[in-house]
Amino acid sequence: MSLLIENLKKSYRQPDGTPVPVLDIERFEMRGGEQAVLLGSSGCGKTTLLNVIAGIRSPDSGQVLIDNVDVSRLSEPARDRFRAERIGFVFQTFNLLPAFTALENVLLGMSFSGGKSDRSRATELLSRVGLSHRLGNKPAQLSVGERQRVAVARALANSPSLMLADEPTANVDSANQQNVLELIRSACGEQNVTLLLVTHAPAVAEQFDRVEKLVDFNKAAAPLGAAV
Ligand SMILES: Nc1ncnc2c1ncn2[C@@H]1O[C@H](COP(=O)(O)OP(=O)(O)OP(=O)(O)O)[C@@H](O)[C@H]1O
Repeated sequence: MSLLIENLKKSYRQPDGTPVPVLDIERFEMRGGEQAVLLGSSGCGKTTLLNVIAGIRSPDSGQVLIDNVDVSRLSEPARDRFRAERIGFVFQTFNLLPAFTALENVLLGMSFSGGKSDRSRATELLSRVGLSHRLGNKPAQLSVGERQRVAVARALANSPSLMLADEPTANVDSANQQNVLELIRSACGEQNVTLLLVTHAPAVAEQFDRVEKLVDFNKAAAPLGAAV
């Protein structure tokens, strides 16, 4: 799935109403199946960019074209459907449903996207992230790193065309960091999924051929960074 961002602007409002520009991106492009890492200091807008690409937040202006579809111009239900069917998202905060087990969270990821709940695929994904012994645990009964691995399995469950991963290895130990990373990269590689992955970890970044620093292509980042 190709991704093309053009003339994208996004700002937030401070409590006093003053706008704070966070994103000002003239052009950013990814080819279908490409895998890139996105680096940037804390607060420079990485999560905001992933949210805008996924249609979770709307840009103030500009376009995000995913396979030539401008997500921000879709109606809300169409945008939700597009996201559920085509985009896998590993959130920094995991967003697991607390009342459901690890296995059910992955199965729900499949059913939201309109796909069939495939128990054996869900179980296989969870065992690939090293959680075959935790299928029946609810998020509160899992460690933070285990929750993150469930979130990775869920994001892969609907066979997305674009995978957005926000620090998916931040809370796992180094052995599991490599497992999680390899799972994401190999699953994306096998299915030609375009992958944009945010990380602060040099050991993760150095494994990617394409490494993008948000500050290099985001005109809003420089003055903000300079003010810190
Ligand atoms: N809902 C919001 N309202 C106002 N400001 C916000 C909001 N969300 C984020 N911000 C601000 O926008 C900037 C970018 O935030 P964002 O979460 O995109 O950064 P980030 O690069 O992902 O940071 P980190 O690496 O710490 O996760 C930050 O300065 C943040 O304080």
